[in-house]
Formats: sequence, structure tokens, C-alpha cells
Amino acid sequence: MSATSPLLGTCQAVGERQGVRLWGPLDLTLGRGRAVHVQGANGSGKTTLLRTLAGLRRPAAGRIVHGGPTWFIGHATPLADELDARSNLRDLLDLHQAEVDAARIDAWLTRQGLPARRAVRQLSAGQRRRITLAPLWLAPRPLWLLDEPFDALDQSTCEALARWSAAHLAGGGAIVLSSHQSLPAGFPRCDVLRLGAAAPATRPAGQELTP
Ligand SMILES: Nc1ncnc2c1ncn2[C@@H]1O[C@H](COP(=O)(O)OP(=O)(O)OP(=O)(O)O)[C@@H](O)[C@H]1O
Repeated sequence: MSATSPLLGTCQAVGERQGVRLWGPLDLTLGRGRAVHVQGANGSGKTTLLRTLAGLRRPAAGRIVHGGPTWFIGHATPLADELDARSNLRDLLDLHQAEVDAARIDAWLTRQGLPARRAVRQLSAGQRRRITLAPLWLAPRPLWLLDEPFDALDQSTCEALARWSAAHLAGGGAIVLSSHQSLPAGFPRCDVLRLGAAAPATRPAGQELTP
């Protein structure tokens, strides 16, 4: 991985579900400092695209190439209901071979005002979402793939994530995200990748990409 090599590339990648094409052929080169906002109506294939970019699904055709370590944060929260926030974070980080010591996890939870020792089933949807996003802060990786990251977050947390995203891009990272909502104040300028026919643009695009 060099300082100038792309963090993600797709070559004629096609996404299908049950033999029906959702998007593609898609040629995308995601360099450092760049963000792409995937837009589209329900069912247009945003989640399928992000999971494919993350390597969790094979494209029906074409290739996906990663240029560095990646965080994929999906729409569904991957937390174990009966475990507390600290144990969930520990497991999540271990699962992805991210080395973060326990003191750092605890300090982050305290700073966030999140209860470290309460079963996550007792937490609100927004609190759970914040725990799910914690790896972005705790174990930085250059490429973020975020499926509806603002879902359930309050305004100040959305704006904190926007500021962190801006810092991430300024530091040489890259982001692909889907969001039904307008991006929060402070979120960096994005190219727009529009899937399906009926999806409206939600903010001025840096560049329109063709799926
Ligand atoms: N596990 C699955 N098996 C079969 N088809 C699926 C599966 N998951 C999604 N699909 C289909 O794939 C298409 C795209 O779904 P996807 O979840 O990628 O869309 P989306 O744009 O993320 O939608 P939303 O905005 O509602 O989250 C939909 O028609 C959906 O019914």
C-alpha cells in the first residue's frame, strides 16, 4: 500500500440478486481523501453494493480490489444482546484482528457517556449504533464502508461523525457510505453514486458516478 495508491477499485463489477441486475458494470477508483455517497430508493442495491465492496459478497461479474485495511459497518447492529458494551466491543475488535487494549475501550465508552457494563439489549437504538461505529475511532483503518451510519444517531453524534469523517479524509482515508438522510453539517464533499432510476440527489454532488 503506497501513499498514492487507491484504497478501493472496482473493475466492471456487477451486483445481482437472484439473477436480477441491481447495478453495474461499475468502474470505481477510490483514492485517498475521497468520499462517495451511494444513493437510491429502497431495494435499489445500496446494501448489496457496500457488502460487495467489503468482500462479503462476490460480484456477479468483474472484480473488487482493496488497497488497504477496511472497516465495513453494516446497517444491522452486530451486537450480542446479553453482553455488555465493553464485551461486545472487545469481541467486535477481536473478530476483525484489531488490537485495542481494554483501557482504551473503557476510556472511549466513558467519554461517550455509554454504560460499559449494561447488557446492550437495555440500550437505546442510538447507543447501540454508536457502539457499532466505535471501531472507526478505536482502531483507525484507511477505508470506511458505512451502510446508513447516521440511522438512529442524534444530531450532535451525526455532527461528530461528520467531523471525524472530515479528519479521516484529510488524513488520507476514504469513505463509501449510503444514507437516506441528507448528510449532516460538516460532512465533507462527496461524489454521488446513484443506483436505480428514482433516487433523488440529497446534496450537491462533487461528481456524478455511473453505476
Ligand atoms: N438476502 C437476500 N436474498 C434475496 N434477495 C435479497 C436479499 N437481500 C436483499 N435482496 C434483494 O436485493 C435488492 C436490493 O436490496 P438491498 O438491501 O441491497 O437494497 P437497499 O438499496 O440497501 O435497500 P434499502 O434502502 O431498503 O435499505 C432488493 O430487491 C431485495 O429484495
